[in-house]
Amino acid sequence: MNQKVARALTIAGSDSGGGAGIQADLKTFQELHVYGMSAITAITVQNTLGVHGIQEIRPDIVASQIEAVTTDIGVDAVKTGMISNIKIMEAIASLVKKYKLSNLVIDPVMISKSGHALLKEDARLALKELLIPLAMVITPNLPEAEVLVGHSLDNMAARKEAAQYLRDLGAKHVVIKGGHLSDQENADDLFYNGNEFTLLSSPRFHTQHTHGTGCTFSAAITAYLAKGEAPDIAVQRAKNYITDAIRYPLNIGQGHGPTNHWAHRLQEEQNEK
Ligand SMILES: Nc1ncnc2c1ncn2[C@@H]1O[C@H](COP(=O)(O)OP(=O)(O)O)[C@@H](O)[C@H]1O
Ligand SMILES: Cc1ncc(COP(=O)(O)OP(=O)(O)O)c(N)n1
Repeated sequence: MNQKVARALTIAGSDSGGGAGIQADLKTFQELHVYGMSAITAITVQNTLGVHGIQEIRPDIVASQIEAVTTDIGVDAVKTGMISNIKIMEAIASLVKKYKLSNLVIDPVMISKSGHALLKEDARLALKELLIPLAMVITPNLPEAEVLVGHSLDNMAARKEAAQYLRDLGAKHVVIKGGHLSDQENADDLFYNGNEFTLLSSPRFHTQHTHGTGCTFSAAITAYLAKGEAPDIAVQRAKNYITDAIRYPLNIGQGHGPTNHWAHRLQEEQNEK
C-alpha cells in the first residue's frame, strides 16, 4: 500500500472530558481517515458539567509544537480552536504565514456552552487583525459572530451582512453556525463563499448532548480540506458528519455530553450485517 496520507493539525485547548478541543478534533480526523497532529494551547480541567480550571501553555511551547510537526511531517490543513491570549495568537499567526499554511480553518472559540470564557477579552481584536485575514474558512457560532461584528444578529439579513464583514476582514469562506437558534425547527448554518449564500441545513435534535459540536464540525471541515476537497464541498460533508454525531448521542456524563464520533459508521455497519 503506497497511498498518500492526508495530514491535519489542530491548534487548540485540551478538554479532559474528551468532548471538545484537541480530543474532539483528533477523534474526528481519525474517523475521517486523516492523520491527526496537535499543538496544545491550554489544558482545561473539564467534564460534561463545565470548565473547572485552565492552564495556558507558554507561547514559545505552542510555537515549537507547530514547528516540530510542520517541518517534519507536513500539514495539508490546519484548524485553530481555543487560543486564550494575544501572545499565543501572535505566535500562531506568524507561523501560519511562515509555513504558508493556506488551508486554515478558524473556529473562533470564545465561551464554552457551560459559560466559561475561553478567550480573553483583549485578545478579540488580535483575532480579527491577526488570524481572521489568514482563514480559508471561519466558523463562528451566533454569539461569536455577534462579538466579532459588535452587534446583535437577530435576522437573516444581519447574518448575511456579518458574513460579508468577515469576508472583508480576509476570511475566504464563512460559516455562521445556527446551533444557538434554539427556537428554530432546523439547525441551519449560513455559508458564504464570497459569491453566494447557502444554507447548510439539518433537523434540530432535542438533546443536551451537544458539547463540542463546534470543535467537531470545524475539525471535519479541516479533515475534508486536508483530503483535497474544495471548501464548498468540505463544509457540506462536515455538516453531514456533525449531524449524525448529534443524531445518535452516546449519553455519557451527567451534564452536556459529547457527540458521537462513530455515528457516521452506524449505517455502514447496519449494511454489513
Ligand atoms: N440541537 C442540534 N441539532 C442539530 N444540529 C445542531 C444542534 N446544535 C448544534 N448543531 C449543529 O452543530 C454545529 C455546531 O454548531 P453550534 O452548536 O452552533 O457551535 P458551537 O459548538 O461552536 O456553539 C452546527 O452545524 C450546528 O448547526
Ligand atoms: C478546550 C476546549 N475548546 C473548545 C471548547 C468549546 O467547544 P465547542 O465546540 O464550542 O462546544 P462547547 O464546549 O461550547 O459545548 C471547549 N469547551 N473546550
